[in-house]
Amino acid sequence: MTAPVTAPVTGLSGAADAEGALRTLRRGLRLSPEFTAGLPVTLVLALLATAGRVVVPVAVQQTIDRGLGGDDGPDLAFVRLMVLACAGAVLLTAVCAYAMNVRLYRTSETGLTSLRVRAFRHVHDLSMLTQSGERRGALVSRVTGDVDQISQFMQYGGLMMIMATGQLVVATVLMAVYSWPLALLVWAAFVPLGFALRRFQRIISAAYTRVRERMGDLLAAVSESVVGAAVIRAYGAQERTARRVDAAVDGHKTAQTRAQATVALTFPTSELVAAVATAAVVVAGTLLGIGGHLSAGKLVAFLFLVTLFVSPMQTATEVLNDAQNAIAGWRRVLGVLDTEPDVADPGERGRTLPRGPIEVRFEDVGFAYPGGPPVLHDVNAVIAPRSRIAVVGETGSGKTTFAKLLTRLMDPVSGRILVDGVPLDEIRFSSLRERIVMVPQDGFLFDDALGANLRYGRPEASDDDVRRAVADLGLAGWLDGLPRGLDTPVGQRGESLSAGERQLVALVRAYLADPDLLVLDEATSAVDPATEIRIQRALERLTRGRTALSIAHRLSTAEAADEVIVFAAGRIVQRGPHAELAAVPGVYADLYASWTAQREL
Ligand SMILES: Nc1ncnc2c1ncn2[C@@H]1O[C@H](COP(=O)(O)OP(=O)(O)OP(=O)(O)O)[C@@H](O)[C@H]1O
Repeated sequence: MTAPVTAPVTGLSGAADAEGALRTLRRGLRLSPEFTAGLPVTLVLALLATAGRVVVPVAVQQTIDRGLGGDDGPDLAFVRLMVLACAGAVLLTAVCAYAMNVRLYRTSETGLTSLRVRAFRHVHDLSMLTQSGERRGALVSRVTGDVDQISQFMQYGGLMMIMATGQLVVATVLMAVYSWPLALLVWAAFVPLGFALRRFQRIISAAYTRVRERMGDLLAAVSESVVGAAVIRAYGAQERTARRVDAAVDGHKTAQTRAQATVALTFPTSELVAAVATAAVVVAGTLLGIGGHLSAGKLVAFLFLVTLFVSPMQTATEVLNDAQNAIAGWRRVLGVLDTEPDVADPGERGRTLPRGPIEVRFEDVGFAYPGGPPVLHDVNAVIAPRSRIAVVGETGSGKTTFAKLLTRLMDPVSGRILVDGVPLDEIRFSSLRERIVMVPQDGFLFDDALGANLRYGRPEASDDDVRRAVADLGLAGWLDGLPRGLDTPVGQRGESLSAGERQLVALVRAYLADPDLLVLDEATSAVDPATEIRIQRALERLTRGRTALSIAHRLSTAEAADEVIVFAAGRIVQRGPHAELAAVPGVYADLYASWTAQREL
């Protein structure tokens, strides 16, 4: 078994972390041009919707000053005109706001979908090495959670930002046109609020970071307690586990309450400032009016404008938070996309291998996991077509690493590997994956019917093809014994099947995929004798006529192989048929002796 990774061996690109918010936004938008497609029209609609809002204060001012208080007495025709203008403006605002919303949703959903797809594909392209370095959960959260944060901003925050900025600018300009001393007064009242809100926003952002951290703890505690339920029960640790989950729930609640309390503080503060500004405008405006510098209509319109000025300030905190989260999310998604796949598919430029038995050649191959010491040294080996090879060695001697290099899950640090004389990294992935199949120790089963799991490597295979494959491997008796045959549900990760049955599924899968080179990582889990015989028979038939390399944990596999390759401390130290190797003193004879002793226990 491969040693567990205790420290991240490699991280995803951190370059994106250092870059500024604007640069991230620019790069993000360049990468997903769908977000900005048709943006000018959306902006025009936003502008129209905003402009519609200021028509009402202007119309009110005109109605009071010209329609009612004009020099020639009330002018009802003018008042009617103003009322119509107001109605038209309200209608225009509604229609434009609707059209703008729809457009924004459409473009942002298209952009997000393609971003999600791109990030997901890229995660798949990253080698197993990068994936194990970065926690897999974190990768999933980049494709889901982080993209969702971008989505929230693009659909709500972005819109509010456009509208709020427009509203702020138009209200400011109009206020200055009506009375610049009053406009200065309003700004004087709001400048400190702007600073206060910025400060609040920083506190809120920090508080929500804490909420997210506590949420991570909570998810980890809950999922561990569910996944590890059997172990928890077996050791009677329910109480301890419940306490840990309770503490995590409590921690999340406290963080969330604190964050909400800070958010709650922003609204009354801006309400207060708005009230102070309004009062100041009323007093100063009345004085200006008495002095003949301001008409009643302008004063009333001014009060409307103060309201228009306040609401963008209030939403600013929220929007800034969204924007910050979105940029952080974008940065993390870009971090994934920036990570070069270290095992690259040569694609179109690559070569396709013709079908037929495969010859493998390792030439001076060396390998080290990133940041770690060399684990394979000067590995030279030729594996003849159709030969069945057992790879044996102490735990940690490099067997799995050797197999992963052969299947190109990673590339060697030095030397090269040739398949039928072609360097492995020049072969197209499609051809490589068709011809070389690795059967892992515990092949992953998807929560689906048995049939669907069996045909995983060849989805177009019919039920008859699958049954024939099962029969070819001598497993018809097993399939017939299952109550629902191919329709048997296997449960999550195949938990409705026994460990031995899961191995059988992996073998049928590989047989259906029909590769020319099989790399088998033999399971170590013990199975009952009847299943053991089934597995042995299936393996014998599966490997017949193909080049097959098995990481052998069972003595019988080594005995049955044409040749045994023995690894010790990352080197091939012995090679030959079992009988020959067992007869001379050495690593293999020692392994064989301990196997035999174990069998006799
Ligand atoms: N992902 C990894 N990151 C860092 N080091 C690793 C990683 N996987 C394996 N190693 C190290 O590489 C060496 C060879 O490991 P490998 O898994 O190839 O051994 P093995 O012979 O297959 O062992 P086992 O029989 O236990 O599966 C070990 O020292 C191991 O600790």
